[in-house]
Amino acid sequence: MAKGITFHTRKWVRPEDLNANGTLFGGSLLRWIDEEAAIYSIIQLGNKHVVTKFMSEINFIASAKEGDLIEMGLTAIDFGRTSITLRAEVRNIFTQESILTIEKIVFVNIGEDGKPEPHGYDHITYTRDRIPLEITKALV
Ligand SMILES: CCCCCCCCCCCCCCCC(=O)SCCNC(=O)CCNC(=O)[C@H](O)C(C)(C)COP(=O)(O)OP(=O)(O)OC[C@H]1O[C@@H](n2cnc3c(N)ncnc32)[C@H](O)[C@@H]1OP(=O)(O)O
Repeated sequence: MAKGITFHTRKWVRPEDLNANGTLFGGSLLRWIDEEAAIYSIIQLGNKHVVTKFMSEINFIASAKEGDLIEMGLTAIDFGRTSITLRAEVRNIFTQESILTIEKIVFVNIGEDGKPEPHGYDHITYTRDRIPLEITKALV
């Protein structure tokens, strides 16, 4: 089920992403999700210093094959004191068939000292309003 999830990134399954069976290599998929989830957490917490702390079990539901177009979706399901917990789903763009789900991915907000730091947020933002102004100014 994709309830509450926003699907952001689309990927084209290329030959270099395949395993020996000719289907999408799970390691490639996990690398894409970790990167996508880190960017999502950075936007939610307004801090580029976030680290992956925990991933729950990964359910590879169906395989994808060369040439398939897939999309990755994430949503925040919990805001802790220093952490944020996400749910991830990957699906085929055209058939909407689920390829993978991860019920919990936890990122921790890190301070300058490298230790967990409270982030102060308790709900999802759908804009870029938490990114520090000096960073957004540098982008325009
Ligand atoms: C601004 C815009 C800029 C844009 C431009 C920049 C773009 C630039 C992109 C770069 C993107 C980089 C993305 C890197 C993504 C990686 O690849 S990170 C690399 C892999 N991860 C790591 O190396 C982390 C290694 N672990 C650690 O360093 C330590 O465990 C940590 C994370 C500092 C936490 O330490 P700790 O002693 O466990 O801390 P603790 O206070 O006990 O727990 C902290 C929180 O984690 C939770 N937690 C702890 N253990 C667990 C567990 N097993 N399960 C669930 N939750 C747990 C706790 O409940 C707590 O949450 P809260 O209750 O505070 O909400």
